[in-house]
Amino acid sequence: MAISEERVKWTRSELKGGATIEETRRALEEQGFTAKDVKYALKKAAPRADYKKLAKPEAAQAGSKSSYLHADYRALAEPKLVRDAGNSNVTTLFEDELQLYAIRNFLSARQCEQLVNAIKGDAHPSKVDSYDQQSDMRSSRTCSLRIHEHPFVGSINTAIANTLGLSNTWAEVTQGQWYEPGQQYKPHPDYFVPGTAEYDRFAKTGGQRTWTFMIYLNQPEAGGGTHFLKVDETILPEQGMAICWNNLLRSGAPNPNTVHAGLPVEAGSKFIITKWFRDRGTGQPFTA
Ligand SMILES: O=C(O)CCC(=O)C(=O)O
Ligand SMILES: [Fe+2]
Repeated sequence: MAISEERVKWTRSELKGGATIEETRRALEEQGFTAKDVKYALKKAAPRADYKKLAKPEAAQAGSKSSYLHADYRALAEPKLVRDAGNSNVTTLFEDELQLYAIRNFLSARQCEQLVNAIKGDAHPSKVDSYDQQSDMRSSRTCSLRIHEHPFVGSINTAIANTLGLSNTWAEVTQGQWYEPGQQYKPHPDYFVPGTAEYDRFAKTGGQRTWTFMIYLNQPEAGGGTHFLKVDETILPEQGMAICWNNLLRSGAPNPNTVHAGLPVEAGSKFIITKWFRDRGTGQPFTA
């Protein structure tokens, strides 16, 4: 499937806004486009001379110098959502021991249903095979909601970025999760634990996880709350409600008070999407 014209327009506006070819290439790749689609979008969006000049390896390297910088952790603790929390539809659940916020009706019922269908793989039944049946820790099924397969996810990603105030080019591909009765995600932190193989594998290259932005797409009949162990708070799923938290402290160190669990679903199904932001990325880290 060819990359959409909308994405070519986006690519053009990124380049016009001063992003380098290399930064834009990485941003598109992070969003899940194939190398072929990325090349097509860049070729269409960049004036021919620029593309030829800038696509040269040495120019690409010069361009990427500004990329993959570590975040300013203090600024990361005060993104737009936090700064505006007092006069917006954001509910502050905790701010001292952990920064945890909720936003009711972040997505409409229609958007939630569209996402549930995408997760179920109705649109792409063959993709069901790529769902992992997870380990003992996480028994739900997960999938990546790539925008070239599900273009409507693009506007949801934009809404997340604009609400939180962090750029999608500093985030992972949106993940969908589907739990059935008995399934759960046992207590865990979302950050990569320093000293573990996982930390070496993910955090050292793509960066540590910063904010988690999670949206409940439905309300299971029973169970399935999200439990924050340290503050002993369980958030009950509500269709369209987003919750988000900062996994790091102002120092940039992981905040152990963010450890949480997806409690077992007791009846019905539970669907969520999650977007994890990182402390490294391309382009501007903040949207506002
Ligand atoms: O299902 C939940 O409520 C929590 C999910 C979660 O913690 C995760 O995906 O990291
Ligand atoms: Fe989690």
